[in-house]
Amino acid sequence: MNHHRILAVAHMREADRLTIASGVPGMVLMERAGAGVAQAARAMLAPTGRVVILCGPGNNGGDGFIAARRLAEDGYRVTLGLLGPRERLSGDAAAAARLYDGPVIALEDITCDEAGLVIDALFGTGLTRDLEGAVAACIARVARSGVPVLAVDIPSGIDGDSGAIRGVALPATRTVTFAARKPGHLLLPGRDLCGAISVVDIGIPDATCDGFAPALFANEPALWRDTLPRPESDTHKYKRGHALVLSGEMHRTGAARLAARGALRVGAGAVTLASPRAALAVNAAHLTAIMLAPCDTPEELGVLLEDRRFTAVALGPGYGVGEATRAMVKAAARTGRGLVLDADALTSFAGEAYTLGMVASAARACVLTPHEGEMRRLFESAEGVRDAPNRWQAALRAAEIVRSVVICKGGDTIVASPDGRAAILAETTPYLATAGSGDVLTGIVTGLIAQGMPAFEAACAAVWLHARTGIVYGPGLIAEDLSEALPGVLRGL
Ligand SMILES: NC(=O)C1=CN([C@@H]2O[C@H](COP(=O)(O)OP(=O)(O)OC[C@H]3O[C@@H](n4cnc5c(N)ncnc54)[C@H](OP(=O)(O)O)[C@@H]3O)[C@@H](O)[C@H]2O)[C@@H](O)CC1
Ligand SMILES: Nc1ncnc2c1ncn2[C@@H]1O[C@H](COP(=O)(O)OP(=O)(O)O)[C@@H](O)[C@H]1O
Ligand SMILES: [K+]
Repeated sequence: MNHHRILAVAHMREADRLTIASGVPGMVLMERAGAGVAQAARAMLAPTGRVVILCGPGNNGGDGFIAARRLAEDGYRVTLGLLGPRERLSGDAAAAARLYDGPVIALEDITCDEAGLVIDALFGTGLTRDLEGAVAACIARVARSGVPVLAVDIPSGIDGDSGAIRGVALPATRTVTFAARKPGHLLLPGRDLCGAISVVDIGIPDATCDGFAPALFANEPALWRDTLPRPESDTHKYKRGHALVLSGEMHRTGAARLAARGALRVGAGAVTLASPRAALAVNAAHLTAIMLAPCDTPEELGVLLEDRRFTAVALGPGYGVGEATRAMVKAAARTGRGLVLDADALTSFAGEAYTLGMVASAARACVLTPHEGEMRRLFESAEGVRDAPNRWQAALRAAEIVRSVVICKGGDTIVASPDGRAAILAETTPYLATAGSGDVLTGIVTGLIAQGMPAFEAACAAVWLHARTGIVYGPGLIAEDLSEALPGVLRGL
C-alpha cells in the first residue's frame, strides 16, 4: 500500500470497481474489510466482552455483519442493531447478513448497557444526505453513553470528501478504513472525530489507483523527504541558495524578519532582507546573520536581483496593500526567481486572481500562502473556488487559476499544485494560531525553494515542518520559537 495516498470517495468506488472487474469478488473485499474491523475490535474488548454493532443499509453495514460473525465465533457477546428491514439489504451486504446467524434487532431498540465497545457500521462513503430521525437519535444515545466507538471506514455522519458533519456524527475512539484514508479523515471537523486511524489492506492493488486525477496525499515526510535539500561536502553558502525577503515600512518590519529567520534556519545558505531606507536602522538593530540591502522601488528590486546568486524572493508579510506592492510583485516575478507571496502581496490582488496568475507565471516557481480570509479576497470572483464542494477541490482550482502552488492555511492546511496534486496535513496543533506564525511558514517555504526544492514538495515540507515544530514545542509557542525549534525537527528527519 502507498501509505500517504488518500482516495476521494469517487476514486475509492472506482478502485473497488476495477479490482472486482479484474476478478476479485466484491465479497472477498468485504470479508477482508470486516476481518480488519474484527481484529481492531478484539484489541479494544475484554475477552467475551459485550459488543454492540450498529449496521446501516449499505455495504458499510455489510462490513458490520462480517465483523459480527467473526466476533461471535470468537466468543464475544454480540448485539446487532440494523437500520431498516433486513429484506432491503442487497448485493454483498445481503450476502454478509446471510452469513451471520445471530439475532438482529431494530436500531431503535439498541442500548449500550454493559457494552465494552460499539462498532459503528451505519454509513461509510455512501452517505448522501444529512442524518436525521431514528439514526440521529441512536447516534446521540451512543455518544452520551461514553462507550468506546470503533468506526467502520469513517465515523457515520462524516462526509468522506469534505470532512463535514451531515446533520450529526458519531465520534469514534478508533477508525478502521480500507485501502487508503479519505479526505474526510484529514479535513476538519472529520479529523477530530476519527480517533486513531488505521488502514487495512483489502487487496486493492496500488497500480489501480496510480492514474487517478487529481492525486491526493496526506502531507507526511514520505511524500517529499527524497527532495529535501541536503548540503554536499563541497558546497558553499551560495550553492545552498540565497533568499531575498522584502521588509515592510518602519512600523511593520517584524513579519519580514520572522520570514527571513525561517528561511535561514531551514538551510538557505544566505538570506538578505531588502528594506525601505527609512526602516534600515530598525532592521539593522535586529539582524546579525541576515544581511540587509536598501530597496524602495521596483527598479531597485530589479537591480538587486541582477545578482544571479539570489534564488528565491519572499514578498508580502507586513508589506502593505496597494499598487506599490503590486508593482513589486511584478518586478520580482519578472526576474524569473522562485517567488513566495503571502499576506499583503495577496490582498493587493483581491478579486484579480487571474491577473496574479499571469504575473506569477513569469517566476521560476511560485507559491502562494493565503489564510482563509486572503483566500476569500483573492478568489472572490473566481469560478469554482468559493463554490467548490470541498476544500481540496477549492485549493486545486485556485492553484490552476493562479498558476502557482497554493498553501491554503488553517487548522487543516492543504497544499495544491496546478499539476493536479494536493496534499492535506494530517497532524498539527492549534498552538500555531499565533501572530507571525504564518510569516515563519513563508520563510520556510522560501528557504526550501531557494535551495532548489521543487515548489509543491517545498510547500508540503514547509507546512509539515512548521506544524511538527508547533507540536513538539506545544503550549506557550510564539512565532519566534518556530525558527529556533526547527533544527530539532529537521534533525529528526
Ligand atoms: N468500495 C469498496 O471498495 C469497499 C467498500 N466497503 C464498504 O462499503 C462502504 C460503502 O458502501 P455503500 O456505497 O453501500 O454506502 P454506505 O456508506 O453503506 O451507505 C449507503 C446506504 O446508506 C443510505 N444512505 C445514505 N445516506 C443516508 C442518510 N443520510 N440517511 C439514511 N440513509 C442514507 C443509502 O441509501 P440511498 O441513498 O440509496 O437511499 C444506502 O442504502 C464503505 O464505506 C465500506 O465500509 C468495504 O466493504 C470494502 C470494499
Ligand atoms: N487551528 C489551527 N490549527 C493548526 N494550525 C493553525 C490553526 N490556525 C492557524 N494555524 C496555522 O498558523 C499559521 C497562521 O498563519 P497566518 O494566518 O498567516 O497568521 P500570521 O499572519 O499572524 O502569521 C498558518 O500556518 C496556519 O495554518
Ligand atoms: K461508519
